[in-house]
Amino acid sequence: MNAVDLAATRGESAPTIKVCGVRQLDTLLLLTDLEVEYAGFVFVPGSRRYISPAAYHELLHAYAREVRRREALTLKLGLSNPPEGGGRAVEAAGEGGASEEDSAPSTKRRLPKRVGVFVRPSLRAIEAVLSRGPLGVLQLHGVAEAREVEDVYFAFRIPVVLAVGPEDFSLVQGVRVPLHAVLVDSPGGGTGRTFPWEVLPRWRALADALETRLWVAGGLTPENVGELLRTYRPDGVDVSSGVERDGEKDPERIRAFVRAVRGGAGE
Ligand SMILES: O=C(O)c1ccccc1N[C@@H]1O[C@H](COP(=O)(O)O)[C@@H](O)[C@H]1O
Repeated sequence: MNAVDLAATRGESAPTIKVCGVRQLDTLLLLTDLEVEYAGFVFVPGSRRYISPAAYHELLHAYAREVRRREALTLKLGLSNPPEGGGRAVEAAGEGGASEEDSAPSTKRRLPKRVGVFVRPSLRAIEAVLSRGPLGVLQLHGVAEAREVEDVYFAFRIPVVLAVGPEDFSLVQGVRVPLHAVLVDSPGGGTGRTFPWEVLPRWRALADALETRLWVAGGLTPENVGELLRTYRPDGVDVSSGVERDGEKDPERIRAFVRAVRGGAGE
């Protein structure tokens, strides 16, 4: 991994944010507008946040259409500040094979990097998603052996986030390919439950030894993420349940989470 890129997101700067379980256009537009770095899409059949490859494809197209509509409106009205919601330009996500629909006429805001979330996927399952829309990062849950990570890495050459339980040290120690991040999460994934954060200094040491980022998930909320950041300083935070209301992504909770991470300077 490029040392400069890594330093930019390890300790020395504000932690990155990933909002996971995106299924609606409005959520994706809001994340773009808030300049959230990562948007997660759960390709896990059976999850209530599941998005099919076809629905993912349609969502990306709907996003591109909406960005173009807002750009056109902006030009027509001669606005210097176009309406909120992603219209102020999006540039290609870059990695994982950017598609035409990533691009917008001007390029100030950036579509969050798209993270595909999988539980022990076959290569074919990942390929099925990639054939419908690009992903910038592959997030793997439920991995039992390091070799599974290596197979995915060499098959697609897309950065991998390895999601692990709080005690899965030996699994991560065995991985021989570069990781975009190690994501420490409560067992199960998407549970809305925290784990004992006291284990995080050990994970920090391991992430540093592997020259990768340390991300934390599991029951994060706008209310508790500040304490996590002050005490353990991970490089990234990942949230799903904590920004939902009645099972759907809630714009106000997403805004509150971003504010809590960026100390009020994020909007
Ligand atoms: O969200 C899911 O349904 C899911 C299913 C299977 C594996 C991972 C899943 N989500 C991941 O869980 C964390 C966040 O969870 P939460 O904030 O505790 O709800 C995040 O990494 C999601 O990608």
